[in-house]
Amino acid sequence: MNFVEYPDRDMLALSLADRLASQLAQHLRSNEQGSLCVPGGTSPVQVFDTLSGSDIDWDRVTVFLGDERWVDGDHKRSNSRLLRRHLLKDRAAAAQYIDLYTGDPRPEDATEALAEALKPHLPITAVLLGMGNDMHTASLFPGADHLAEALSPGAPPVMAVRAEGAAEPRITLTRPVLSNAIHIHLLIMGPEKREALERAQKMDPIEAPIRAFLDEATVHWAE
Ligand SMILES: O=C(O)[C@H](O)[C@@H](O)[C@H](O)[C@H](O)COP(=O)(O)O
Repeated sequence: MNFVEYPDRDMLALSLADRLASQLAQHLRSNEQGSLCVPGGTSPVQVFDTLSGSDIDWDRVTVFLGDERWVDGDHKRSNSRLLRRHLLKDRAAAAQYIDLYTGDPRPEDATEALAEALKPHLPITAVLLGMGNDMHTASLFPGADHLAEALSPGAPPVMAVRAEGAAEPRITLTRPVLSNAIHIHLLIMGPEKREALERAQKMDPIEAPIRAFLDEATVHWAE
């Protein structure tokens, strides 16, 4: 694990957005298409605002979330809503977006079609992960139903999730598809998350799902 500590959150956002943009741009130099997978939640807003103005060939980039809450796109808990407001604007408005929320009644109804839609965009060029204080990432929550399957090497790329720590049913990308990304970044802020990360390093992914990605990840932290 590579741990980068920033003097403040502004520096973190600028530098991480720059890093993601450079990795995408470099990939697009030798590939027709690239993909960017991002988290929802609250932490990445500033990174998104900065990244959306990056001067890269966004029309050759496909963006999707690592997980989504099963709510309408205009619901205040929708991660897609967050993305439309903060990332898929300015220059990044030219990116192709795969919405994980399909409008099906249950996330289970959408997993196969989403796996097909994502397939041409794998491996992911760059994935940005978030983490909760309970050490979940994407919607891989400790204690979630089917967590062992979602963490296994043979997991389908997309799974439905129900968990106590999640307010609503979710859909999530699973360990193999996330951990196969060419570049893996984790964004965390504040002392509580730093402590949770330190705990996670000594735990098993079934109790601390973020652990599954730490060996390959660059962690970006600011107070
Ligand atoms: O939809 C979600 O909730 C996420 O994608 C989730 O994995 C998130 O990244 C963490 O819960 C951190 O969330 P915060 O940034 O809000 O702390």
